[in-house]
Amino acid sequence: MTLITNVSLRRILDSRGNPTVEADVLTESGGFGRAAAPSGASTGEYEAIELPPSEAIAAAREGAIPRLVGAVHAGNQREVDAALHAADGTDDFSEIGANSAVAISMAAAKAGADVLGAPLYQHLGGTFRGDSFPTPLGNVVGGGEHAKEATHIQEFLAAPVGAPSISEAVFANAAVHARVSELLDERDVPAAKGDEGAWAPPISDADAFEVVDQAVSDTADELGFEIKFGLDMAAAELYDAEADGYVYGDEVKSTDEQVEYVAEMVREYDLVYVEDPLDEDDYEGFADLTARVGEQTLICGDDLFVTNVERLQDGIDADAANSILIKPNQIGSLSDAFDAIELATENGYETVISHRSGETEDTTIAHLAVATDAGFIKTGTVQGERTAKLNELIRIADDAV
Ligand SMILES: O=C(O)[C@@H](CO)OP(=O)(O)O
Ligand SMILES: [Mg+2]
Repeated sequence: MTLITNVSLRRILDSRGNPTVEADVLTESGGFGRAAAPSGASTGEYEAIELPPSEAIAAAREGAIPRLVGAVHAGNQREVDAALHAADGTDDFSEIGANSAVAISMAAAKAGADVLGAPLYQHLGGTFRGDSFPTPLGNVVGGGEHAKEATHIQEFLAAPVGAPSISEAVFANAAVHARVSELLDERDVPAAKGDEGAWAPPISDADAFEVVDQAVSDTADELGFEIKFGLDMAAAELYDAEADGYVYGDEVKSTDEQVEYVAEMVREYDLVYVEDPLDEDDYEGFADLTARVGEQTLICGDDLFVTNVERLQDGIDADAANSILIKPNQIGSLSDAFDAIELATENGYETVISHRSGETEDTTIAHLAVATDAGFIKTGTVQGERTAKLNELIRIADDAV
């Protein structure tokens, strides 16, 4: 029933206006799935390779599609992803492109779900999934690679940890986003928005901590449940080997100073989450920080682990972190992302399913988060390509998908 009978690929727009790969998968009994690859700006050095979309499409048409059509079942995700790996033949999808691979992988999952007549999260997670929802991490202030002339820290993320429901959590993040705007107005700070829809004010990181802290506590008071915040420091982008440290404008922090700074911010602002606080090669620095504050907060590896089980295993062995960011396009297939989630969960690591800064209306990650009981999902706060995922979570909770 789920035998794949056709795969088509095309270039579509992503949220930055760049081209990306969209895949359609059709099955023998009329099942249909469509998915698109997202794209990063602060990409990790060890991510699977995204090819220019036209090249990725041409390579997948030649190498992958003939191995799928008439040969592989969309309902068997391992079989689909094994065929993609066999067609590619490398460790990093550099032949067919991780963008073609992940689009096909996700579209096949949707086609499989369509044939079964089940929502995607149930197809991926099993019939008993769907009762536990991730806490959405909402980017409310940002800079780094996502907005020039704004904060050095890439993302300040609202975390409505006390929200009674996913819907209230999603609206809480939007309320924090709105409150940040008012507070910036009061300070006469003009703010454009960055790639993910977060405010991108030309203020210092210290001022951003104050504004977000205030916005979070005002909103929590108003809504009557606990809201905290966290960070994605994207520190690989701050790290400069020549300067031998982390560059914050005119200031350079040594690794020890960076660890001290982050530990201090965790204590001062009761941060619930810190992603990529150190360079993507610095397992030792990560371990040092985790030993100091890992009891109080999540130390999450994004560029450090790149959703890759080998890098995650190195991190587990080194006690480098206590959580992992999961981005299917970093590794190129849903099966590989599931393997990373499984290894993380077995080792007591929290999982955080994540969007990219360049996104489409695709909602696969919302289903992936519910399917795998992820503790968190990072998928922005406002802007259509972000609200697509947030609204899908609300629909899943409402049994309306
Ligand atoms: O660093 C990150 O976590 C992501 C998403 O917020 O950014 P990008 O997609 O640019 O890598
Ligand atoms: Mg990150």
